[in-house]
Amino acid sequence: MTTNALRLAGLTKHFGEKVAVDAIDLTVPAGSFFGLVGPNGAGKTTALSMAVGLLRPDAGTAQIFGTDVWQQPTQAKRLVGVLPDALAMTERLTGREMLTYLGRLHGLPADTVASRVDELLTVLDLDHAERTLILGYSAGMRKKIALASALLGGPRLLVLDEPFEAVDPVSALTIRSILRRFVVGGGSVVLSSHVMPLVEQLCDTVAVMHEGHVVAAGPIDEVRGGRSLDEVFIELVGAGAADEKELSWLAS
Ligand SMILES: Nc1ncnc2c1ncn2[C@@H]1O[C@H](COP(=O)(O)OP(=O)(O)OP(=O)(O)O)[C@@H](O)[C@H]1O
Repeated sequence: MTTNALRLAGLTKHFGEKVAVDAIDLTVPAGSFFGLVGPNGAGKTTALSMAVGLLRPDAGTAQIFGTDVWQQPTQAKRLVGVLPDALAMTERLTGREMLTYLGRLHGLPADTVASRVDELLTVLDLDHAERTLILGYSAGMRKKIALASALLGGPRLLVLDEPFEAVDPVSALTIRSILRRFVVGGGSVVLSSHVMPLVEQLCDTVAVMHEGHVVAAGPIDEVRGGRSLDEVFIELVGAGAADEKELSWLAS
């Protein structure tokens, strides 16, 4: 019986000359709330997409609860709910119709699907948009319906690429509490985010990616070493504030 929700070993992806993800190893123990952070272009989305079977790696392996994502995709995908970066959605269905369709694809009984969909739409405050096609959803509503899709099948692991992006503060609070409850109930979460205070609030374990590498990983208190995650992040990725001389034309 494995105790790792997710295990990446030597995972690599090139896009032409660019090495987007360079042989990364990452272990997410079962029951973790795991945060993946890194600057724009660090390789987070590419790594998470390979980890859940959305993007084929050039090398390396990804296992979900010990099941190889690329050797046994059907079994592995049953265990995971995914919120991808860019999700192609059935634009001409309402949220309820899309979730119902996905629920049936999961093989769930019709009455289970109906009650889960009802609950998800209410909890995520999408029930007021019953007649709106996904085509007419705002960015935040799209994020929430995508999250509902990830939760619908009752996964053991949630992999969420920037779940709070474009989401209003009230919905963000709801999502935080859903995710916390999920972890308390024995689930595991991996999320990527640029919002450091949120990662500090939610996550017990973090990894920092930079230029396709994992430059730090472990329990959040160890990675922070008594400082804020923001400070450690800036030190690790070497980001600098704009020089006073730069953009001198702006507001001059
Ligand atoms: N389909 C693609 N074709 C070519 N290059 C790509 C493709 N997808 C990603 N890349 C490149 O791979 C690198 C990693 O991108 P990725 O989207 O994984 O970064 P990220 O850490 O998720 O960034 P962000 O925080 O901005 O979302 C970047 O240099 C990006 O330009």
